[in-house]
Amino acid sequence: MSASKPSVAVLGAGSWGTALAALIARHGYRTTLWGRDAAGIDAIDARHENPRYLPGIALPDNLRATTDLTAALHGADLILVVVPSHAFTETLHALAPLRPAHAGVAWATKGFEPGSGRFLHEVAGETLGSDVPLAVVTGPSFAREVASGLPTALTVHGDDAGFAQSVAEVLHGPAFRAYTGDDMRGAELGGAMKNVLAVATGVADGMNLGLNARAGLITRGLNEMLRLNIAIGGKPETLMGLAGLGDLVLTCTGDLSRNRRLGLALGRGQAMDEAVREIGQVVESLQTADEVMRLADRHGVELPIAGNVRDVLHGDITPAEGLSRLMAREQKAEYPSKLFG
Ligand SMILES: NC(=O)C1=CN([C@@H]2O[C@H](COP(=O)(O)OP(=O)(O)OC[C@H]3O[C@@H](n4cnc5c(N)ncnc54)[C@H](OP(=O)(O)O)[C@@H]3O)[C@@H](O)[C@H]2O)C=CC1
Ligand SMILES: O=C(CO)COP(=O)(O)O
Repeated sequence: MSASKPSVAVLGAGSWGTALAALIARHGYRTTLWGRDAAGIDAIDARHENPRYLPGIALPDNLRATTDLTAALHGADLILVVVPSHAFTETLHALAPLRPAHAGVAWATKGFEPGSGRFLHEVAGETLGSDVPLAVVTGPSFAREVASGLPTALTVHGDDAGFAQSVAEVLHGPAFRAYTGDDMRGAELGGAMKNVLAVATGVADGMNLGLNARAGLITRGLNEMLRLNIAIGGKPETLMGLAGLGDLVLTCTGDLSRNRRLGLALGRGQAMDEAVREIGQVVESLQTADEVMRLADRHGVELPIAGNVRDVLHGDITPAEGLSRLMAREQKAEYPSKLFG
């Protein structure tokens, strides 16, 4: 990145892209937000509001927004991709030929490439080439709270420590703590899996199973995350931090979570189509549950909670059947094998 204050292009003008772009613009960086919906982009650029995704929140006057990807990327020192996982690969392909040669690429998308199950850092590395600095931005962070200036902590993981640090510096500010790490695999796994597990606690709460059930699901869900993480070669501490436990607790307990809200609706007996329509925003678990289970199967790791969520989301079992299946599992040691070193 250049020695002066870097210019930032944020790609994806939904709730999280808008919130991160607003945060960065408030920190005094030249920030351009790119989105595909002309009316929404006009409202952000001219009226300083994103009426569809963050209604009622005033965005900074210095935040620019455009539907022109070439213009958004022109002169960018840092590119931050914040589209849903199903749009990640096409967005990477679109930005690749337009990326200024020195610009590193970070993303705040949570999930895997749907269909192939590739980690997003694998998609980015294969699309952009191995010499482009990459980083993933993840952790417990509801867009509406960040856009409103409420205190938040998250983490930036990358193989290139200098690039991860420079991304963290752009995000870090009076109401925002950005930490760094070097474990993209673990960080991406945590962000993806917590969305699936949030559906489980949502279902339990929708069925009025009580607070004990919620705490049990969060803790055994963390155990599932830790076990799969070890199998894929992530670092255990990554998932005990913001990218794992932190985001798991937030999403499993906070009603701002779209994944938790889907679970709540299903647990109350609402139909899937209607619940998804009412939420009206991306619900990443709908793609991610399949990919998490395929990854677990490839590594021979059993994930009872995530597996039942996948089956509920497919309509193969009811929430009540999922509960029965979990409760009927055999008694065993809490930690049958050693998890940490
Ligand atoms: N919201 C949050 O609190 C957080 C979200 N995340 C992650 O951020 C990612 C983005 O989610 P979020 O912003 O919340 O989603 P939203 O549902 O709020 O917005 C989705 C955005 O993506 C755009 N989009 C969809 N498909 C494409 C495409 N093919 N090309 C370009 N743009 C597209 C939509 O455009 P259009 O309106 O035109 O359809 C919309 O602007 C997800 O992976 C999510 O898990 C991570 C942390 C926090
Ligand atoms: O990732 C998030 C918070 O960290 C947002 O969660 P939802 O996608 O479930 O709303």
